[in-house]
Formats: sequence, C-alpha cells, structure tokens
Amino acid sequence: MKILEAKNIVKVYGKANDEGSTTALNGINLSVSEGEFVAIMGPSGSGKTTLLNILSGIDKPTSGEIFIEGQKLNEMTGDALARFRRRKLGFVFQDFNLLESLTVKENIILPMILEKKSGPEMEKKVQELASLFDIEAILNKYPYHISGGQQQRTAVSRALANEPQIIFADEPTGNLDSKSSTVIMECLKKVVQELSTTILLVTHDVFAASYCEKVIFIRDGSVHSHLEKKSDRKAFLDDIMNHLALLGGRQHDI
Ligand SMILES: Nc1ncnc2c1ncn2[C@@H]1O[C@H](COP(=O)(O)OP(=O)(O)OP(=O)(O)O)[C@@H](O)[C@H]1O
Repeated sequence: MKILEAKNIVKVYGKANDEGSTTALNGINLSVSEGEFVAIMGPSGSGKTTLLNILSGIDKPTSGEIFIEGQKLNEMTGDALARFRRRKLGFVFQDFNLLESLTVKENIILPMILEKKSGPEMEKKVQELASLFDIEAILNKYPYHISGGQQQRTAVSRALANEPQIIFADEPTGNLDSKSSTVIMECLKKVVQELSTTILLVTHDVFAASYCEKVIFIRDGSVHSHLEKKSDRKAFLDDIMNHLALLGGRQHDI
C-alpha cells in the first residue's frame, strides 16, 4: 500500500521568473510504499533537502500535491499540520537536534508529553526504545556527555516515540565516524524490519544508502532514475557507485 505520494512537486525559492530566483524542484513525482526503506541521492544542490522538507511538511511546495496515508499534507496548516507531523512523522537530522538541557530520557519523552500520553505509557516506551537501540545505560546523561553515535540513537528513539508511520532522515550519518554510521544504519534497518516503519533518507553516503532497499537519484531538481537492491548490501553498494558514475556528478559532490 502506498503511504506517501508526491505529484508534480515544484519549488521555486524567490519570486518565479525573478532574477535571483532558484527552481530547486522541477516537477517531482514519486511514491513510497508502506515499510519501504528508501534513500534519495544526487549531487550537491540537486534539491534533496528541499524535497525531504516538502515531503515532510517542514516547507511548502510552490505547486504540486503531497499525500500521506491519503491525506493532503500541502493543504494542512497551523495546529492541524503540527498535530499530523507529531503523530504520523518522525525526524532525524544530521546534527541530532537534541535539547542540551534535557537528559537522553527526557529528550525521548518530550514528543509523548506533547501528545499527553500517560506516565506509565511513556516509561514503557522509553524502556522499549532504549533496549532496542542499546542506550539504557545513558538514559540519565545529557547530550554533551555522550558520543555522536549515542546522540543519534537517542534522536532515532525520540523520532519513534509516538510510533510514526514514516521517518524522514536528512544525512543521518553525516556527522558520524564509520563505526557509528554502521551502528545507526543497523538501527534504522531494525526500525524497518521490526517496527515496519517506512524510512525516507537523504544521503551523500554510498555506504548508508546501501542499507536501503531502493535509491532514488535526483539531478537538477528532477527524478533522474531509481535503483533497487537485488541481492546483498555489498552488491548494492557497487551498483550505487556505478550508477553515480553514470550520473556524471563529481564524486566529492555526491
Ligand atoms: N532557503 C533557500 N533560499 C534560496 N535558495 C535555496 C534555499 N534552500 C536551497 N536553495 C537552493 O535550492 C537548490 C537545492 O538546494 P538543496 O539544499 O535542496 O540541495 P541538496 O541536494 O540538498 O544539496 P546538498 O547536498 O549540498 O545539501 C540549490 O540551488 C540551493 O542553493
């Protein structure tokens, strides 16, 4: 079943046709099925972050439609949009975005407080997520006392606190060393396999993308091509590398 559908998404920054305006997205169509694990890749400036922000309701398209579970996201505003995003969507960012004045546990609990969940319900969920992502021992620590990998596992737990249908992740391994990147991608794989949550992530990192089941390549604001995993992760990594070479972007731009 389709969980997300984008139809003819256009995003122009600044006034259309004005000198200095930028067409970041130029008619994007895509659909994501429930439980899919999808990466969006493309050269720097191709529109990846813009696309993710629009699909997740952080930003509005200039034109086009976004449906999440059949509901039209681009027409939601104010409280309705905030509520929808809090209940249905989870977010993971490159720089973790944890609140420094709160402990790991409090950071994970925060989205549940906003949803007015009961104390025992919140406690149960924190323990469940902490055990799933191996952060039980650091629940009472503050973000500045834990490693980047631990911070990102906290951010993934927070994103899952209200049991969202979709997780949007923008460069989730961008600030991590290779060992922590592996741990985070294994965590995200677990989220898809064990919780059946759909994940859409933007990445420059071929290694991270190889954990996904599908990669959508965008170039100059349009969908260029798709690639699906046919066998194991290593073979997919080679496929992605070859595809990026065909795409023609300079390697350090991807
Ligand atoms: N707030 C903004 N105002 C004006 N132009 C913007 C804004 N945000 C992005 N752009 C422009 O839109 C285009 C797409 O940017 P975007 O950040 O989506 O690309 P990206 O593929 O995510 O890039 P990167 O991989 O470097 O993060 C670029 O030309 C960028 O300069």
